[in-house]
This record gives sequence, C-alpha cells and structure tokens, in this order.
Amino acid sequence: MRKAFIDSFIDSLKETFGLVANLPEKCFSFISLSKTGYRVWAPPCTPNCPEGTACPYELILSFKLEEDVFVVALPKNIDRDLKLTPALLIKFLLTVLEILYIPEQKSDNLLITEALQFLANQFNIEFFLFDNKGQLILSQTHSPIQLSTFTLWEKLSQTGEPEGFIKTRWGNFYYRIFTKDGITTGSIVWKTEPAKLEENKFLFHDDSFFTIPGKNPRFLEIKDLVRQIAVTDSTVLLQGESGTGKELFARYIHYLSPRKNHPFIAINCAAIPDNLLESELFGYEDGSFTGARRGGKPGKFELANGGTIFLDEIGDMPLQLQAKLLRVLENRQVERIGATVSRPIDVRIIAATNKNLKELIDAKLFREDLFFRLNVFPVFIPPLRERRDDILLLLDFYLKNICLEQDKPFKIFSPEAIEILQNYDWPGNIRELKNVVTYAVSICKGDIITLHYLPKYLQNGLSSTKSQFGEVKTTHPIIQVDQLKDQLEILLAKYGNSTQSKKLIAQELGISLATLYRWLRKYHLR
Ligand SMILES: Nc1ncnc2c1ncn2[C@@H]1O[C@H](COP(=O)(O)OP(=O)(O)OP(=O)(O)O)[C@@H](O)[C@H]1O
Repeated sequence: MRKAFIDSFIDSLKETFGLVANLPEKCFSFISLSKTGYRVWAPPCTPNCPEGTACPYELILSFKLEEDVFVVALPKNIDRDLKLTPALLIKFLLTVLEILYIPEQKSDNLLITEALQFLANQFNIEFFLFDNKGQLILSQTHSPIQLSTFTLWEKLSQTGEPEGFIKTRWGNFYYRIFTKDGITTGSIVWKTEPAKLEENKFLFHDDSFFTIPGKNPRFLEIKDLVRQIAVTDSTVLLQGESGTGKELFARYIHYLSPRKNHPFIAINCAAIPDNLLESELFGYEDGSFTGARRGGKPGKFELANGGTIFLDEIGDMPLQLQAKLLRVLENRQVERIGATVSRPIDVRIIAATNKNLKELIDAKLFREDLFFRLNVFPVFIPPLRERRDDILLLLDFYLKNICLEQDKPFKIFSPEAIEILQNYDWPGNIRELKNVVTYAVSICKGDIITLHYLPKYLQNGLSSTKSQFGEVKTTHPIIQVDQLKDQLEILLAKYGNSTQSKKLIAQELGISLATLYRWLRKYHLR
C-alpha cells in the first residue's frame, strides 16, 4: 500500500511539474528526516548549505519508505520556466489527493496532508479539507474573521457539481469533491486569493482542466461526437457562425487526440494576404523569390508535423491554393515554394468555416473535390441563440473567470440584467457574450452588475429583444432565485438593515423600495 502510495505520489509530481530531479549526493548530508519519516524543504535546507539561496531547487521532499530514503526535488527553472505558484501546487495536490484520498487510512495520507499544510503556509493559501460527512480533517486559515466551516460545508453540499466556486461573505472559494468508485470520499475548499491571472490560469486553460462549458442537449451530443472523432486521425470540418467556438473545438480535438503532445498550429486563411498565404502554409526554399529569407523557411504544415493544423476560414482560401492543399491532402507531402523535392508530413487537418461551402461550390469559388476531402467528419456548432439554455451557464462561467482574471471579488448580475442577456439574440455568439461580461466586470465597482453596466446597445435593445424572442421569462429557476437571495444578503451585510440602508440598496438595484420589501419578505430576510 505504502509503495503504491509513494509511486503515485511521485507520478503526480512528475505529471504536475513535468520534471522531478534526482538530488546530487552532496545534498544528502544537509537533509535529515524527521521522526515522522518525512520532511518538506524550501531550500536552503540548513543554514550550513554552501549553496544557500543559489540552490537550483524550489522544493525538496524527503521521506522514508521502509528502509529506503527518497528525495524528490523540483528544480527552480526548468526549460519551460516553471514557477511554483499556488495554482500549480493546488493542481498537484488535487491530483495526489484524488488518487490517494482515503479518509479511513489517514496515516497513509500523513505525508500529503503535511505537505499540503506546509505548502499552504508557504504560499499563503487558505484551505479546508473535509471528509465525506462534512467533518473538518485539516485546515489552514489566516483570516482574522473566523469562517464558519459549517456554512462552507452547507454551501458545498448544495452545489451538485464535482468542482466549482462558492461565494461567501468571507471571500470566494474554489472547491473540488473527491470520489472513489462513484462514492464521495471528501472535499477540499480553498480560498481564491485575489487571484493573479498567470497563477490561476490553469483553472480554465490548462490542458488537464480543458473543458468546453455547455449543457444544452444538442451541444452535449456534439461534444460526444467530437470526443469520438478526436481519437481517430480523420480530417474534421467544423462549421458554424463566427464566435461559436470552432477554434476552441479544434483545440479540444487536438488535446484529446494521441497527437496532443505535438504542435497545434492554427492559421487563418482569411487574415493573410493571398500572396503570403502560400509561403505561410507551405514554406519556401532559399532564394525562391526576392525578399525570401536566407536558408528558406518551413511552412505551417511542416511546423505542425506530428500534430494538428487548424485551417480557419477555409472558405476564403484562393482557388489556386486550394489545388495545392488538395495535393497535400492526397499525398501527405508538402513542397516548399521553389523546391524540387517534396517532404513527407504527418499532420492531422482540421478545417473550419463560417461560410456555406456548398454555396461557394455552386459559385465556383470552392473546389468540390477539396470539400469532399475535408468533409470527412462534418461538425456543425449551433449559434448561441439556438442553445439559449446555455446562456446563463456561460454568463456565470465568464463572470467568475473574468473576475479572477481582473483580480476582483466575484460579482453577480441583477435580475433585470440577466433578463436582457438571456433574451438577447447574440449575433456574435460566445465571443460577444464574453466581451459583454468583460465590459461589465471592468466598469462595475459594486457586487452587482445592473443594467447600467451593460453596453448601451444592450440596454437600449430590451424592447426589441423582448418582441423578437417572445415573452421574456421572469424567472430562471434555481440560479436566479439563488443569486437574488445571495445578492440581497450581501447588500444587507454591506449597508445594514435600517430604512435608510434599504433606500440605498433599492437604489443600487435600480428598483423601488416597495419591490425591495417584497423581495425581502419573499426570502425571509426581514
Ligand atoms: N462553449 C464555450 N464555452 C466557453 N467559451 C467559449 C465556448 N465556445 C467559444 N468560446 C469562447 O468564445 C470565443 C470565440 O471562440 P472561437 O474563436 O473558438 O470561435 P470561432 O467559431 O473559431 O470564431 P471565428 O469563426 O470568428 O474564428 C473564444 O474566446 C472562446 O474561448
């Protein structure tokens, strides 16, 4: 058991940090084990170490397994410029905890829980580790205000998702629930310090957390299909309006494919002038044209070798290049401009377009044979207005994401703002939604994003969006009610309970005092 534990632990270290170094012999004289059999060091390990702060390691873990002593060191600057950040540590600890978290066998987790506490301390992370019944196993807090773990656990129990955010009066928390064989074994909740983008990036962008939000049944079917296609080597043609997520899906496919550790190269065929597109795609040989770089230059196809090339806006590719692309697809070889020989390539092709390729074929602007070559796996991504049930989810996703990026406390939308956003047409799809949330978060100083903080064109468009999409729904079950109640609680905490305070709250919410009293009665807040 212990051996398996250590093996998984080291595997997790490697997986998270990419590299785990073997410590030089000379270091061992400075490293001792504690009575408990392990120790975590932030070098220098002792004041006597001649290396001192010049030590090339960020962190050293030493531990004894039966008679063997293991020392694992994380180098400070490996080639990809690893920085030991709180986010990276949490990711690592989550990986380890998920593999090993067995509440009944706490002794086996001693190392990791100690390490967790040590690291939390080093990096100022506040966290709480619960067992499956909500009992606190381990915690680390710095807040002068004592956080009620009961409240935290209660909120956690209501979430229903394996990971996500909890907003409390004491700050914002991120949580992760652990399960083993489908049974909840425990959970960890940690406070998202006023997050720095770089440090928390992994939560949203790192490969191992790669996710495409969306719960609409049609969208889920597409995600399923894409997951199946991803593991094959087939060419994929992604179709959908601008901003629907074609590039995101292309990256998703690449990440899920066996090519994931090789390059993903994207090129937008519409953004590059026709005369440059050819050399960008296929490269050129030395001296093949005036101004050509000495020694020649590889094209995107060569750069993507072993990986995936994403040809965005393929409908805009000039006809003469379409012929050349067709040859690449058929022969799996590229010929640089000016070359006499072809080079073999091993590249998966994903193409995307927001145009109707059939119409372009009819207009003789797109080659039919190329279309058939590309259209091996067609994927249609629906516009946002056809999956309205995802609007709230995406708003929520971006709201949290952008608050973290901008280092701001979490905010919520007022019911009126949600009403407008929910009923808007979103011609620019998710890109537009993301921009609207970014705009609102940037200018809103309070906790609640009211109508006032939406771009003017949305504020003015209320009546037209109403008539365009029929009756505006006035309730959005669960989320809206929860949000409204939370929002009222926050404002009461902020302004107090007096009549004067309520006037201020009503003003901030843009509602009448009578409406505010009605809402307070409804949620038993007065
Ligand atoms: N399902 C989704 N969930 C969250 N964000 C998404 C989703 N789909 C797209 N996005 C975001 O929306 C923006 C636009 O996505 P993307 O660039 O992939 O769209 P596109 O269809 O390729 O657009 P275009 O045709 O204009 O190139 C990106 O910031 C992307 O991260």
